[in-house]
Amino acid sequence: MELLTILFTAGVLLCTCLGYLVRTAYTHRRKINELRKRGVPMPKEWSWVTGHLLVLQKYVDKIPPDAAVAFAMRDLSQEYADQEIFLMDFWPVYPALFTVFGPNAIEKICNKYNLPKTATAANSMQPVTGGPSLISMNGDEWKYWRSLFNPGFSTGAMLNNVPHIVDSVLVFREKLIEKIGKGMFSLDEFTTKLTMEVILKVTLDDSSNYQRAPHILPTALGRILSWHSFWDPRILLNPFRPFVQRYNGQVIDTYIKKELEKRLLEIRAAKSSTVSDGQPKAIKSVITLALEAYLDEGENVLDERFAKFAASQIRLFLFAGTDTTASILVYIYHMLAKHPEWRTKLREEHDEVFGKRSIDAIGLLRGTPSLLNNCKLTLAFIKETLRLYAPAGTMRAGLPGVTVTDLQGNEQPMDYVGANVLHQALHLNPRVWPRAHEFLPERFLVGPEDELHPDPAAFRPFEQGPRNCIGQTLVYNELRVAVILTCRDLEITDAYDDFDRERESQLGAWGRWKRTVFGEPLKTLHGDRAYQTDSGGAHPVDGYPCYAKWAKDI
Ligand code: HEM
Repeated sequence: MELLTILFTAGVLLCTCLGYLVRTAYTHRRKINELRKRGVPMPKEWSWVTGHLLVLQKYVDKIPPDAAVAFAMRDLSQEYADQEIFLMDFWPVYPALFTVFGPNAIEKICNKYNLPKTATAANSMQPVTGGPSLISMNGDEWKYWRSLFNPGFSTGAMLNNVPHIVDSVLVFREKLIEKIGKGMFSLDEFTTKLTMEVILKVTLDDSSNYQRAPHILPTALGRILSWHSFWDPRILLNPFRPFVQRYNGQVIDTYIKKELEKRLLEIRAAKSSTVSDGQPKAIKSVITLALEAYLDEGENVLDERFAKFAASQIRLFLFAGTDTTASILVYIYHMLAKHPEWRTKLREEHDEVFGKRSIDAIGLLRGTPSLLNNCKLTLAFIKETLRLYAPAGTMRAGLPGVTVTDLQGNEQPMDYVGANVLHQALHLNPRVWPRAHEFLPERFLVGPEDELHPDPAAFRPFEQGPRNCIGQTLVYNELRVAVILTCRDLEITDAYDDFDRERESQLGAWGRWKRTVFGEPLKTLHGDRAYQTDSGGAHPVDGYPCYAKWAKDI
């Protein structure tokens, strides 16, 4: 009798869950079907059961298996060049979203309406940041934290940090020199360590020496990230994942809290000391400036809630600031190797601004960081690399009554669906970027009379509007310093051919069998072997194996 009751209860529960699932699925698909009937642009192979999931698969099959899915979306976008907007229904894997890749529509979403961040983005960032952070917050909460951190990332504060960046880039340079004649290495590993060392210094004033020695924060963050995915169910459903991530999150939070307490004591000591010790004013880290602003609100002690929220922001800075910048720096070397005529132009520019001897640039950059602004060709080169290899986009939620205009002038309703702003497609949109597939840094140097002159709304690697990237000045400074201190006398060339040969020779029986049955997997994305993957900030595939050598002409 008891067994019957248990079975009956379990059956009722199961039916309730199934009923709920079917009802939710039906309600969602019905709404998409209504939009479909109203003529909203979307792939016609939509299904009540799988939405558009199988549509994307067709495009995913045409790119290497580990390439970022955004490239499959970019290829699909070309079918909607007349609208520059189309709807994809990935539910239940992902919310249904408009993919948007026209500058005017994006301006409306990000600048005019500044639509809120999606709950999906907040949930997927939670394990990384440990709580709400700038990237996912909305409304007044976001405004408060953004204004607290803005001074720390201001142009002035970032120029003050150039000497720190120079120190870290010099270590990076030394490490490259050590690799000359020593065989293949992963450039991505080197750039990731560089950018982490910089962000630790700039945000926490932590002289970590991370390029040469392990450090507790990146180690714990790395463990969280190795158990993290934005979509992969094999990782998301692993029962150990929450425990590993929570433990490492606590390690990071404890460390940051101690740092906050130390900075608070330093600020108090500086405030109470009326006598100047004659020392030059110390460069203030992002967290010191944020703490000062917090104390200016009349606070006197480190409130637990403030400490917890501040730790989440710092965790975001470490995450957002490292991978993206590291990946772009790799692609800058990739472009330098592919475009020797530009490498020569950049070298000439650096000779002109800093003198012929590379070593002189070190002192000049430390003493007069604003000299960076005289390197116009270098900046144009970086911008063109960011256009072709943009590592991030943005996702926004829809709101009742909001519409977005497609290229034909039709208003597409955003009551129910949000938007995925696809930079990879926007930056190659041939309507707004003449000769879109070519690497032409001169686009960023010519005036409006030239057809290459870009529409300012079309270049958005850091997004635009109120929610633009807080770290972009830091990025431009860091990348410029790295190029200036390495490109005149060092050259990096990719080693994918040797890497592939080595991997081929190590292929076991299982690997060979898979090859025979399934064929050789694709190795290039539209001809580029160094394509971007979905890991972190779109890291280059296989870590960009490469060789370093002295430049020929020194
Ligand atoms: C090449 C490097 C980088 C690129 C391409 C990049 C790109 C972006 C993009 C596209 C956004 C908007 C994201 C969205 O709306 O969801 C963003 C936001 C953000 N980025 Fe970056 N980023 C880079 C480096 C950095 C660095 C070094 C930091 C430093 C700490 C940083 C911190 C942030 C933060 C905090 C936000 C959220 C801003 C807000 O909503 O108020 N990023 N970034």
